[in-house]
Amino acid sequence: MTILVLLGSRNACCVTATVILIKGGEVVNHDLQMKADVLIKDGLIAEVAPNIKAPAGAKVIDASGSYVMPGGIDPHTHLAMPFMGQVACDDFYSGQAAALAGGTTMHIDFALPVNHNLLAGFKEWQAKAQLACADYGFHMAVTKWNSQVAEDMGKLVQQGINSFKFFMAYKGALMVNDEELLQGFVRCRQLGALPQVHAENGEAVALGQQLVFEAGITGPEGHALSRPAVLEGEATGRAIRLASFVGVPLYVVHVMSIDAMEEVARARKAGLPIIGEPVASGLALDESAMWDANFTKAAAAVMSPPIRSKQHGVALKKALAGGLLQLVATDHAVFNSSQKAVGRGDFRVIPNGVNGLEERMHVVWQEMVVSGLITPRDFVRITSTAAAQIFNVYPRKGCIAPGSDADVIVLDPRVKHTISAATHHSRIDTNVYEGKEIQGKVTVTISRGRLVWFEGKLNVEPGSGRFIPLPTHGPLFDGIDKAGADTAARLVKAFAAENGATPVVREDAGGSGKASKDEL
Ligand SMILES: NC(=O)NCCC(=O)O
Ligand SMILES: [Zn+2]
Ligand SMILES: [Zn+2]
Repeated sequence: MTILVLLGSRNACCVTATVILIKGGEVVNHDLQMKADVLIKDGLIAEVAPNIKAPAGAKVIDASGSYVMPGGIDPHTHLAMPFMGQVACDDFYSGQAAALAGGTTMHIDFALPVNHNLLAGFKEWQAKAQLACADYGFHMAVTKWNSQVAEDMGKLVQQGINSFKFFMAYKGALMVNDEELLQGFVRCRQLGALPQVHAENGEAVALGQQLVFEAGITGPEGHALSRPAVLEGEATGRAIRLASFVGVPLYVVHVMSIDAMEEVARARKAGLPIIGEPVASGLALDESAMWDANFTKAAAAVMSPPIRSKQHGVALKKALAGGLLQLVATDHAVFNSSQKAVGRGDFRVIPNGVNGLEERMHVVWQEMVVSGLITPRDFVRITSTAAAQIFNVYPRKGCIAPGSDADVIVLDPRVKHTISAATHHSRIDTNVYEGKEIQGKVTVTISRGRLVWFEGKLNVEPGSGRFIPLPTHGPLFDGIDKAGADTAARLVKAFAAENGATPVVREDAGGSGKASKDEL
């Protein structure tokens, strides 16, 4: 069937108000599931109730036997990213079209500074996003520390960026040292912005790469060998401890190993506001592809931190099911085979990154729900609601309720399909999930009231996507003093609490500027 109605967006060529009624499905939110109809008007959810009568002219979608859920939110993507001498081959149009075909209606992309200049990076990403056909937000990376960076972070939060990423790896490129990390954490705390870390010990990774390469291992398997899980665990633990010292929440991106997951879990058990984000590839795949004799296949699986052995994926899934990890992303950063081929003969220069934007919802459904580890409600939480909450855009996103944006998917658990590069919508010419069978399929995607994926067809327009500003001081900052980052005052309080004393602020330090323990 041809879709005749392509609808309503401020930027799109045609601005047509529309009404969609989804009938007879099982509506699933993270906290409640019920049989109900969903009425969509003017880009918003208007009503959720049993037996809604179709308004005149409404498009009615039969969802009987299917789940009706909030569209997925992928909190970690890299569209059109210049990286390791290449530019990721999915731009904001192709990447987002692929996302919509797989049931993801919003993503948060990592803007990179240009020559360490954050505002220039923001501008560049705004230009890239002119092609957008879905909703998106931005994180901003911080790759150096100075007063200009601090000032620009302040400007960016005014423009809807509420998270800043620090790379602890990629020495000589994006990596920051501990001093820069600490300064960045302090600034994030002042701003109520969430710091994020790519946690691998970059110095040790550089040494590992050199040693492995010098030992004559030059193929993609060298990638797996040179940056073992212990380096991820070390950096994760270090970042968590530094964040706790500064008193700021922390979001650890792409948790790929038991080592890193256990650091996150330990911190959370101690009550620290730490978020651990595994990615679909880390849950569903293992490192064996990197050992494949076919270079193209092996290089396609190269990402950092590396996809680990099976036991890591099993543990990550259990941690996710048990609430020790909070949400699933993709780290979608795609380089086609000719781009990956620059690393033939030297694994150190294979552009890092794998696909997932289109596959994440299906992979997580298969690995977590079909396998019996979690319920459909948990699925909604880890693929949508948690991201909306963490990045402070809930319940506008991540929820099917009156007033929320009409980002809705219909997932039919009866439909079986197989993932393949031959049928996916991304521009990449390989697929790390090639041949993976999935029981359940997103048959309908509605993005802000527009029917963009229906009966196996995409109906999208470049330029119709919208930037979603993300406000600071999200729920992770609850209980954290908004006034600023007075680390010294906190240290005095913490010392006093640990030593069973009451903190007293001494007016006159006798000119010495020292505190005496008795006065605490
Ligand atoms: N993860 C990866 O291999 N590529 C994208 C950049 C990053 O997130 O580290
Ligand atoms: Zn990373
Ligand atoms: Zn990434």
